[in-house]
Amino acid sequence: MQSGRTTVSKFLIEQLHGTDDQADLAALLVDVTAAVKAISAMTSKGALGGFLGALDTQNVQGEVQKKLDVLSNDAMIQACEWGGLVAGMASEEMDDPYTLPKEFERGPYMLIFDPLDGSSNTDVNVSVGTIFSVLRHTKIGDPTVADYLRPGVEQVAAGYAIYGPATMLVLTVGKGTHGFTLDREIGNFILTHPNLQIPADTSEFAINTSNERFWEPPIQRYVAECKAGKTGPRGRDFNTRWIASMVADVHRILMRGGIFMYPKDTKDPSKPGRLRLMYEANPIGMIIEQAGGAASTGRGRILEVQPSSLHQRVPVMLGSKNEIERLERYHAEYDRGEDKAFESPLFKERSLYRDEASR
Ligand SMILES: O=P(O)(O)OC[C@H]1O[C@](O)(COP(=O)(O)O)[C@@H](O)[C@@H]1O
Ligand SMILES: [Mg+2]
Ligand SMILES: [Mg+2]
Repeated sequence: MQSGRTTVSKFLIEQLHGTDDQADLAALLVDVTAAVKAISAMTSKGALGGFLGALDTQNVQGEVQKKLDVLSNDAMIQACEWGGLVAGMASEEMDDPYTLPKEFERGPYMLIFDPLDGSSNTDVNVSVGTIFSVLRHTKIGDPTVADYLRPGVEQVAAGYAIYGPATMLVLTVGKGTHGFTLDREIGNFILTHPNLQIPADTSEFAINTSNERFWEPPIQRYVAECKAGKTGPRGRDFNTRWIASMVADVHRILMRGGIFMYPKDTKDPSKPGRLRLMYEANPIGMIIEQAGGAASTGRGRILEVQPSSLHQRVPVMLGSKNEIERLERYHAEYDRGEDKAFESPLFKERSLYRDEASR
């Protein structure tokens, strides 16, 4: 290895030195990197690997599983089940938590993951990722579903991998957010982006605007004001991006600021949002907060939501702090009946909420 380069394992040992988690947590995260390298190898082969396309199966949320969803799930389990570091694992792709085979030693952590985030993008060769969250398991015996239902503030580590032009790993053990790049020639992650910081202000937002008519008024107000640009109440132009891989949208925000929103909507009233709390919103929320950003449901901090089920969904707004605070203020004003935005000429005269066809 070239001198002066910090590998992820060396970095973790240094960060965790003197803590209760010293050796075990670093070892578990190194196991996660082994899975990430395997998933990176599969995704980068594209059509040549024979891994693209859908299966006949659905996951617990009724979503059609891609071959790569299942293979990535298997890669995470195989890399992390035998090392004596986890007590159990839970994933987007498994209805119930995974119980380790009898012969494997149980460890002090529970690992929860979205093995392939944005998997609809695999067939079109757009960046996807893996998201993971680590909680402590303090009880005797294999964890039950109830044991997994811990709020995000209790995470001891969280992170994601992004499979883009370069494969990167971004993680936190509660001491800042740090980025590593996979050096394929040596097969190791090297620290390339220490102490990532999200600027507090931004003029870039990410949201799936096809859902606009289903949003709550505070989100409609925020987006309409951004779209009005220089001529609206914000007095400056905004830019939009939507990759449809949360990991890729979040990665951009960590690199240059911005906000990401997947609010609750009325499209399917049975779902309080699109994204899942335990393996999407919580780990990404911790990463964002550790980089100086904010992560909110619009009505409170994501990391303080008490989970009620493993695959629970939650509204998500995260990124540059001042914009997230503004969104929380718009929600509070709306909930108190004080939101006068809809009486403003911006909405009455310009009808920013109406689609083109109805004008
Ligand atoms: O289909 P939409 O509305 O663009 O949703 C995209 C969102 O869904 C997700 O793909 C959900 O992740 P999965 O692929 O793990 O189900 C997010 O990554 C992304 O932000
Ligand atoms: Mg996902
Ligand atoms: Mg997924």
